[in-house]
Amino acid sequence: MSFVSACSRPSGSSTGTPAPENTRTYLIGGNWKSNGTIASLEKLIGEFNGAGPIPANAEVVVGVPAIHIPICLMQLRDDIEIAAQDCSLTGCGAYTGEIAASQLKDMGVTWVILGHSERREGFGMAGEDNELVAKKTKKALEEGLKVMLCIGEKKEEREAGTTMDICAAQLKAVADVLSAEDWANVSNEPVWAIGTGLTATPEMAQETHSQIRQWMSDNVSADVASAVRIQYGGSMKGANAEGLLSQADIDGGLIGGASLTLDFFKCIESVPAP
Ligand SMILES: O=C(CO)COP(=O)(O)O
Repeated sequence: MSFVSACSRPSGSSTGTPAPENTRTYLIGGNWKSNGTIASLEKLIGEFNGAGPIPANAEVVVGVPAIHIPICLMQLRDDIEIAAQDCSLTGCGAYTGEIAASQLKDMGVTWVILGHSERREGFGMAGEDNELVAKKTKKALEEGLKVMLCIGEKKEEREAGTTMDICAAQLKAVADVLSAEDWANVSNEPVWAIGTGLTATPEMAQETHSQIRQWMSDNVSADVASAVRIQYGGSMKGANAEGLLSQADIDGGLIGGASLTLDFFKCIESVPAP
């Protein structure tokens, strides 16, 4: 029995209608990063539990700090799934400080965010390269977790016109180790837009997303390309979510700072009606 199934979580006010099949259900992710205390977490959970319904054509997930996973599993409304923000390449064993994908799954966690640019950068330590991100993605999928795989270019790479080269290299490393049926979600997160307030315009984001979808078509399969959900991340918030989410190839968001407030629900409310 998983930790979550042993606990009774409060029901959200979801409409409860399953999304129609063969359409891309929007994926709205929050990334709380390494933020929060017990007090701020309990306040935020209370606010989220009292917020409005989640549209039937949206799936909502929050990536919470590992130490807060048990509280969220017990207390957060049950129509918001919980993601870890990383997992190890290993199984259980003598790996001090690591958290295995199998342990997350056992706990009742259903998602993991992998390849985030902050982990690729390393914040002063050795960062994660494309191959490590690819191996972690494979391991997490094998253990039954769903993966929000983050890719994206840095400012100088965009200025040099190499955005799609960077995204393609990040995608190729993963495509080299996955089967076509493993692909479900990609999160395009231009590094220059993360935490800077510099959001890609809807047109800029759409251009990259359509190139990513084309890459998937050329290198994985046309079916996967049309089904894969491509989230946008980078200073997304209530005020700009509608413009981004109305683009043809933007299937959701991965929201950092704004997911630490009720503004997250403004993003959820901006999901286009089916
Ligand atoms: O890193 C992000 C999502 O993973 C985005 O962060 P911000 O929304 O704070 O720019």
